[in-house]
Amino acid sequence: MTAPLLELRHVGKTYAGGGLLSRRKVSAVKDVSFTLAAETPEVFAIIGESGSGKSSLARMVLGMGTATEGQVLFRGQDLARLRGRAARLDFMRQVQPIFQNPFEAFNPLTRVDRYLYATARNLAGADGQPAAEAAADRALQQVGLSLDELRGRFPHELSGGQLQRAAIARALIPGPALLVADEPVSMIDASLRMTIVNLFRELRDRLQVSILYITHDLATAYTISDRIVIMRQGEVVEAGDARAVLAHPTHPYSIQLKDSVLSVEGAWQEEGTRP
Ligand SMILES: Nc1ncnc2c1ncn2[C@@H]1O[C@H](COP(=O)(O)OP(=O)(O)OP(=O)(O)O)[C@@H](O)[C@H]1O
Repeated sequence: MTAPLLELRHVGKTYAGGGLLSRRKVSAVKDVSFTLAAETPEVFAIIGESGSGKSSLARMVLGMGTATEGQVLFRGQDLARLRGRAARLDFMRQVQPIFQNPFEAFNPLTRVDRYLYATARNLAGADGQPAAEAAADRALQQVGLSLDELRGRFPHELSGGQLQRAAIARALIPGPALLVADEPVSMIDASLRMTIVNLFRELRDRLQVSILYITHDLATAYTISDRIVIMRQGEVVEAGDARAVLAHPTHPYSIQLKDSVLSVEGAWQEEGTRP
């Protein structure tokens, strides 16, 4: 039997809060379990307000923080037991991050195309500049850009939307199976948010890549996601098929969120911008 792409088993994360001498502990994530199948790529949203533990969860899935309880398994491999450079590189090829602020993800003094070439060489085996450029251009085409548009340009010479697309292209270069996108559109102009999140659905279908979409914004998550979990104070309070959860929310928090989605959808319909 094929191991799931990603499996969280009763995952918890507790931080020692309040400095070295303090005994105060912050329980950021509590007993979270879910599974993403290997065969069926999906957009899976983790929704919660600030402080609900979303970023702590994202960091554990990316192998950037270890679970203090439970296990995070990628293709059956416990990330806490990932050892050796080859295994880490293989994991990085398969699981790629997309961060909130593209202007922080790129050094302002480095041309954007250079990042793409470096990823092509380091993670996709591109041998020489022509191969790196070809890999960069292929990935940029997947997000509606091209190398010709980007060549030689610095981050500040691109719009936030273009730069976030470039960040997504960079993440696609190694041919990942999972993208972990932590609030990828919260710093993007509101008018461009939908086009960027819709891209996740297109990439799921075109490239068979799964997306863990982490957001506080129920409206975009509801629109693009196959399944959602709603977190509050580190715990999953609701989980399941996005439409089913929103049609029949049971937790007071999800009911409240649903009301906010309905008001956003109403606004979309009035503007005629509903995707
Ligand atoms: N390194 C850390 N040390 C101590 N406490 C932390 C640390 N990182 C996060 N926390 C705490 O854990 C809780 C969850 O934080 P986390 O960043 O995971 O939530 P979040 O839902 O992503 O919020 P936001 O959207 O504001 O980033 C918060 O109470 C936060 O203060």
